[in-house]
Amino acid sequence: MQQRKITFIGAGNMAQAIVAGLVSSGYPASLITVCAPSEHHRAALAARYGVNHHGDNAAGAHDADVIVLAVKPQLMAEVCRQLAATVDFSGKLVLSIAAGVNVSRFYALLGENLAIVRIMPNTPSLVGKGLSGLFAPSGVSESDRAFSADLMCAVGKICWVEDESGINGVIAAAGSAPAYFFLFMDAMQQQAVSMGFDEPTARMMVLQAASGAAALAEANPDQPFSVLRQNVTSKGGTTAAALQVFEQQQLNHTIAEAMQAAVARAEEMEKSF
Ligand SMILES: NC(=O)C1=CN([C@@H]2O[C@H](COP(=O)(O)OP(=O)(O)OC[C@H]3O[C@@H](n4cnc5c(N)ncnc54)[C@H](O)[C@@H]3O)[C@@H](O)[C@H]2O)C=CC1
Ligand SMILES: O=C(O)[C@@H]1CCC=N1
Repeated sequence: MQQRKITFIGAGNMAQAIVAGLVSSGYPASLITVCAPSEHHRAALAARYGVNHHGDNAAGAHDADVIVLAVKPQLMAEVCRQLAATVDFSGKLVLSIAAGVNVSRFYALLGENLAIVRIMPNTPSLVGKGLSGLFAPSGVSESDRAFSADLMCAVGKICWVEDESGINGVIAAAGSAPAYFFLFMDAMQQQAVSMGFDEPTARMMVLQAASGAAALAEANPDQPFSVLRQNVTSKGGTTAAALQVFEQQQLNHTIAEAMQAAVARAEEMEKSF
């Protein structure tokens, strides 16, 4: 992978996940800078991963080759305006990981000739198990595309989307998705505790079932999830009884509605931020 100076603007959950994955995959920490107003946030990251840190975004971004915009969407316009006032973006690659902020918005904020790639990662990047969707507008060079892909491959798997709207699909299917699984796992743990297990045992059972199911699916790439599900489901047995409840409660419909709500919110954010 090309080695470029990378500056993260924002030092929160997602910046940390990417920095952690990068450093543990061997990317030189000395080439990474994190910027955030909170001394506590950025110093914690610097101490943990050996990266540089700065309280002033523009100063931190000044000599960067790559600027990763990792602040909340509602702060993005203000942060970009401040950067644009002093930083020359020509020759720099900008990567935005924000939900709901379009490339056209970045052109308006940072200049029409901007080299920008939108990336939608997720928090499992922290442990090298991320999934990132990437979108590059037509003017972005092969070298910048390759760098963006390599960067996110360092923390998980990637997929490119042809149209920018595809990023919102990635949000629904992967960016927000760890939270869906945690919701499910939390509910299962609570029920296992209600059935008499102590919390650590309940957590271990749920976690092992979840990671075991994911590992089984990974080990059998040709088997649809529905077949793997059938393999657990004895006719007239316990799994069938449980699945019948999910079906009666129209779980599939609920999941579809939830994912559509994530897309709708991203579209709404595109109009607001
Ligand atoms: N958390 C997630 O699972 C995912 C988040 N994202 C996107 O990543 C972005 C960041 O989200 P999180 O890391 O979850 O948020 P967060 O709240 O954990 O982190 C935001 C960071 O921005 C910093 N910050 C605040 N004002 C700033 C300023 N003026 N200049 C520089 N830094 C400033 C904060 O100190 C904090 O370190 C968002 O745009 C979100 O849409 C994308 C995919 C997944
Ligand atoms: O909840 C959010 O808006 C961000 C984007 C995907 C995951 N977290």
